[in-house]
Amino acid sequence: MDRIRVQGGRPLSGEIAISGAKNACLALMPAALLTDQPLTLTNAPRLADIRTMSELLASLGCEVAGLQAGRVLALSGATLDSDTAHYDIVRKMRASILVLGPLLARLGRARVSLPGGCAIGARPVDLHLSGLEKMGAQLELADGYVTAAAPGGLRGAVVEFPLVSVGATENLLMAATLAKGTTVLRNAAREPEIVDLARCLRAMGAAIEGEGSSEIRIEGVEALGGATHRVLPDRVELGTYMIAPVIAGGAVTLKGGERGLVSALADKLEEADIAVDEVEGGLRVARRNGVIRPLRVVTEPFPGFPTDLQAQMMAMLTLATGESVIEEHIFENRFMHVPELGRMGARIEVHGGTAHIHGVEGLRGAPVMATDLRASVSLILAGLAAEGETVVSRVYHLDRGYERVEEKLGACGALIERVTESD
Ligand SMILES: CC(=O)N[C@H]1[C@@H](OP(=O)(O)OP(=O)(O)OC[C@H]2O[C@@H](n3ccc(=O)[nH]c3=O)[C@H](O)[C@@H]2O)O[C@H](CO)[C@@H](O)[C@@H]1O
Ligand SMILES: C=C(OP(=O)(O)O)C(=O)O
Repeated sequence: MDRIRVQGGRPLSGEIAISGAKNACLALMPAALLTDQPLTLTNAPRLADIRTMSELLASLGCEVAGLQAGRVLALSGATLDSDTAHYDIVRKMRASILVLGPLLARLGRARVSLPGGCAIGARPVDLHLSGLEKMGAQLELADGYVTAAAPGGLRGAVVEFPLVSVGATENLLMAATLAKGTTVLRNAAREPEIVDLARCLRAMGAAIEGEGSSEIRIEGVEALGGATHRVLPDRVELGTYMIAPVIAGGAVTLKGGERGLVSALADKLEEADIAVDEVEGGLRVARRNGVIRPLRVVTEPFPGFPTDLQAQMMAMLTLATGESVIEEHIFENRFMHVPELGRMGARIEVHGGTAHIHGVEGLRGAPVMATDLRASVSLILAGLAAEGETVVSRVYHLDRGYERVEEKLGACGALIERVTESD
């Protein structure tokens, strides 16, 4: 099993190119199920999760080709011949549930394994299911699968989400494009990935208004066509690499980075006395006066501070000049990095969903274990600042969401390598 080894204490300097967004691409790919015409996605990231979604679409009969080494995904739902998303694939990745709405809209039926919870929380899919029911689907849960039928097609409906869900908004947005009549999604997620999906669907012929606001209106159409769409930059990868030079010292330019994708993070970094400058083609980040000021951070749906950057922010705040507080409001169990950071000398107390981080002078390298995707990268970031060697094991979590992390950081002067060992 691969590990990542980091020798800390080297400031970073240089440029990091930001890849296409994993979470956008995972929602865009199932859109191919809505049409028998080809959907081409450019700027796709080369990640384990994207391969899993490709495998899932192929298992449904879609043609999936990764041209230019996977950067361009050529998808075709013309050969769609199955309505069943099997547990063997769905269990690998929760985003698999995003095939439910498109399958139901196109075929009038779908059978999709229920994704389980995961390390960060229970993560139910009740809002996806109740929304589809409102659109006329009949649902049955048995043997770990949801079986859905809408023999006469889905109907437009007003769906008011009791809480903001990115995945439920995406599933219903896709389903509504082919429903009869108008669907209104209220308290919809406003994440940039939703906007990207709506733009792609519109290019395919869908009639959508309001994406990026909390009310999205969709007029169903008879059929969608093909399109070519460029996946937007990954704001979580961008945010992660913005934090890297703050922790390690130095200055890094994030090529393709846009402030609007990470404004909550950029505002917090500035409050911590970090410079975030818009430069040609990207963003440049560096400490302003050598210190990191403590912060209070609360995770919230977009445009609030993203939960997917909470672990990385915590790694940074372990080195702040006082006590910081982080409140995790999205997932009930997203502090698994805390004991691992503690092994590196961080002083953090957790009470329920709130972490108190007492800044320390420095961190020490240690063997640590990745427990989920963003926790993994927070340990790598901490390793960049730590004295001595940090070895992060279980990096398969990291490979779900970060492309060539060791090359990207290595090119900026980090001493980081992937160690492949047979267990
Ligand atoms: C592939 C992808 O895009 N993943 C992102 C997506 O996950 P995902 O789409 O799974 O996250 P949601 O926005 O749906 O989840 C937000 C909260 O709503 C709860 N909930 C969700 C659906 C539901 O039916 N019932 C329910 O109670 C969840 O348990 C969670 O507490 O948004 C999260 C929140 O920004 C990010 O951390 C993930 O990286
Ligand atoms: C939680 C994440 O992904 P997923 O929703 O696929 O588990 C993430 O990208 O940080």
